[in-house]
Amino acid sequence: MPTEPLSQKEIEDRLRELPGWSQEGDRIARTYRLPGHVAAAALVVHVAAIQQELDHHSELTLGYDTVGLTVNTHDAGGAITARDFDLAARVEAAAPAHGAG
Ligand SMILES: C[C@H](O)[C@H](O)[C@H]1CNC2=NC(N)=NC(=O)C2=N1
Repeated sequence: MPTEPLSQKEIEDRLRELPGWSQEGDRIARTYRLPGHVAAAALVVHVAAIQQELDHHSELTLGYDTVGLTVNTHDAGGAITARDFDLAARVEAAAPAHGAG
């Protein structure tokens, strides 16, 4: 998977395909609200498995009933790359089964 930094236009174009995700500085970010704390923790474990599979890791934050992710690509000097969006898309696909909103 390429790790070339995406242009600001490419980032904005890709974010339009990922409702709920936004750019926060040099990262993309999303917060999911879950039906409760254990459901939120279960999503964290699922995201961790996806991250291991992709070998691409976000900063994951577990709240009372929320899961926050922020991510960029270390191998690209902390730039936003296609790998970040691949991870975001995989998490978007996984989150609804956990009751995430
Ligand atoms: C050695 C290992 O494959 C690399 O360090 C992987 C691990 N997870 C990663 N995660 C993120 N966010 N960016 C990376 O560049 C990255 N690289």
